[in-house]
Amino acid sequence: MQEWKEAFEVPNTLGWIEIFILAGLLYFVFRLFQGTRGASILSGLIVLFGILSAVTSLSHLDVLNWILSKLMLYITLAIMVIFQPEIRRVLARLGRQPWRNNGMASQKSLVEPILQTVKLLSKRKIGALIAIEREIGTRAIQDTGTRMNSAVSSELLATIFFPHTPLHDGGVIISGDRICAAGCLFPLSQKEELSKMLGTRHRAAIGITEETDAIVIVVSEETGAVSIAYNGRLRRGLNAEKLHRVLSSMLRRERTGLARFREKIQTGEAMLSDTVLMTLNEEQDEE
Ligand SMILES: Nc1ncnc2c1ncn2[C@@H]1O[C@H](COP(=O)(O)OP(=O)(O)OP(=O)(O)O)[C@@H](O)[C@H]1O
Repeated sequence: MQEWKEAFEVPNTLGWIEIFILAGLLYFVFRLFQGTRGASILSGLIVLFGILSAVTSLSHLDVLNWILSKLMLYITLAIMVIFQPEIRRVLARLGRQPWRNNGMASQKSLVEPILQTVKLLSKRKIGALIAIEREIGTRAIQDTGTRMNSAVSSELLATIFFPHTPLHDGGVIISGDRICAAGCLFPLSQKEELSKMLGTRHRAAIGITEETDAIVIVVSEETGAVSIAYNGRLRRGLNAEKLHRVLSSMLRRERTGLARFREKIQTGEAMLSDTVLMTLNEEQDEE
C-alpha cells in the first residue's frame, strides 16, 4: 500500500520538469511517426508495456518485472527492424533543410511541361515516372541513373520516356527547375496492403515518397492512367484537370526556403506534409 501511495505522490519541481520533458519527447516522437504504418502499433506497444511494467513493479511481481526489463532491449531491436522504412523516413524528415532553396518557387515552369508530357504519354499509353524533389535530397537515387542538367520541357520529358530509348526505363528526377537525372531506380515500397494490381512502377513511385518528401507523377503503360504519389500514398486515376489542380496546389505551397522557414516559425510548425495531405484528402472527398 505504501508503494502505491509513494507512486501517486505529487512530484516536486524537478519531478514536474522531468514529466514535461518526457511528455514533450513522447509528443515529438508521435508527431514524427504520425500517419505511418508504425504509429498505431508503436503506441499500442508503449501503452501495453507501460501498464505491465507499472503493475508488476507496484505489485512486487519481481520476476515478471525483471523479465519485462530484459525484454525491453529485444523489443527495441525488433521495433527497429520491423519499422526500418518508417525510421528511415523519420530520420530523413529530421534531416530536412528548410532553409535550402532548390528553386521550386516557379510553379508555371514545372506544372505546364509536366502536364503536357503526361497528357501526351497517357494518350499513347507510354509509361512514365517523374519525381519532383523538395526539401529532402535524392542524390543517392539520382546516382542510380544517368545524371542530366537540363531545363524541364515537355519535349525532353516525352523523349526520355519514349519506348526503346536508353533512358526510358526507370524514373526521372526534377530538382529545382532542372531535370537532374533519368533512368533512376527508385526504392520499391514494401507495403503489404497495396493493391495486387499495382506493379513495380507504381510501387517505386510510392517507395520514393516513403523515404523522401518528393512528389511523384506516374503514367501507367498498361492503362494510360495518371497517378500522383506523396508521403507514401498514391492517388490514382487523375484526369488532366485534377492533376493540374493537385500539382499546382502542391507546388504553390512551396515557398523559397527561408520564407517557408519563417512561416513555420510564425504559425507554430504548420507541417507541409499535413497541408499537402489535406489537399489529397480534399481531392479524394470530391470523388
Ligand atoms: N524501382 C524502380 N524504379 C524506377 N522505375 C521502375 C522501378 N521498377 C520498375 N520500374 C519501371 O516500371 C516498369 C515496369 O512496370 P510494371 O509494369 O511492373 O509496373 P506497373 O506499376 O504495372 O506499371 P504499368 O501500369 O505502367 O504497367 C519498368 O520497365 C521500369 O521502367
